[in-house]
Amino acid sequence: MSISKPQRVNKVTVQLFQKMKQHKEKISMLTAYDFTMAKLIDQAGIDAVLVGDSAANVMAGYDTTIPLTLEEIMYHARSVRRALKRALLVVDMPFGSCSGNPYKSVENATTIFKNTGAEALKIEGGEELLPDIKKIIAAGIPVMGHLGLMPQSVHKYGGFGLRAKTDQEAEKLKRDARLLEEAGCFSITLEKVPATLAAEIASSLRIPVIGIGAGNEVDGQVLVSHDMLGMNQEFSPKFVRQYTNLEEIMTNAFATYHRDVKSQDFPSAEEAY
Ligand SMILES: Nc1nc(=O)c2c([nH]1)NC[C@@H]1CN(c3ccc(C(=O)N[C@@H](CCC(=O)O)C(=O)O)cc3)CN21
Ligand SMILES: CC(C)C(=O)C(=O)O
Ligand SMILES: [Mg+2]
Repeated sequence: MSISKPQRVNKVTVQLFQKMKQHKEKISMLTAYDFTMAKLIDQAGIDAVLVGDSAANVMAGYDTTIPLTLEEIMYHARSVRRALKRALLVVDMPFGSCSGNPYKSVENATTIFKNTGAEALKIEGGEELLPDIKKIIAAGIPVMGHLGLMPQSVHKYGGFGLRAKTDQEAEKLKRDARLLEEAGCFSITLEKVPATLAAEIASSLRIPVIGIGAGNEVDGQVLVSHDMLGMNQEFSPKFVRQYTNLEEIMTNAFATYHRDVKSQDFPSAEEAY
């Protein structure tokens, strides 16, 4: 008798990520923070779901990702875990949970892994964090790197502007990407960097590079679901494509309900017992 569950057909694994790059099949990834949204994303066939620390902005209303706690990201990740059948589940390590003390970083990564069912963790940072990242990978946890615009370092750079504009920054980025691959990361997210630089990095690495604001010549794309759904018209940097205008659709639905309650149009006789 088999003690393991039969492997679901087509389940996305970190190994499949590598194969998709080899076969030049682009990888699609979106964020989710809750069960219902994650279910729809999985149902649509998206390859990977990121429980991003952007939950700090999108779910909690903070200005930066910095305040999000380990407990908070784990709550979102467990909710998303229950919804996914096919997509790979990647979870962000929140600010301060992986920051230069490898012993603590492994402990935090292990806590997230044990308590959420994540299949990989994403970590912002390059060379400075190599000891932490290597130890986490050695503990058996697949790691996705995150370079370029690293929102947890917003105060270090003083904003969310384009990264790697100077030759010196571009060289550091290329070096960091290579070091992350050598350290054993299975993939790297590259945020808000010039498209030509992103293309050069993607073609020089064996592991897939997932871009956000990094142009088309990378191995996949990631967006915040709420952004691509147009749920907040105030946040629309040019790298976001709005596939619908849910802000308008939802606001109209709420306003119509409000009107119907006030006018006693809702509920109707058919909607009552
Ligand atoms: N809803 C949402 N979407 C995201 O993509 C996202 C989050 N939240 N939270 C965490 C980080 C922060 N990110 C950001 C934030 C701002 C810009 C940005 O381009 N902002 C300005 C320009 C800022 C500047 O040039 O200094 C803009 O054009 O809106 C990009 C990515 C990406 N992540
Ligand atoms: C924007 C993506 C890459 C992210 O890290 C997040 O949503 O937290
Ligand atoms: Mg993030």
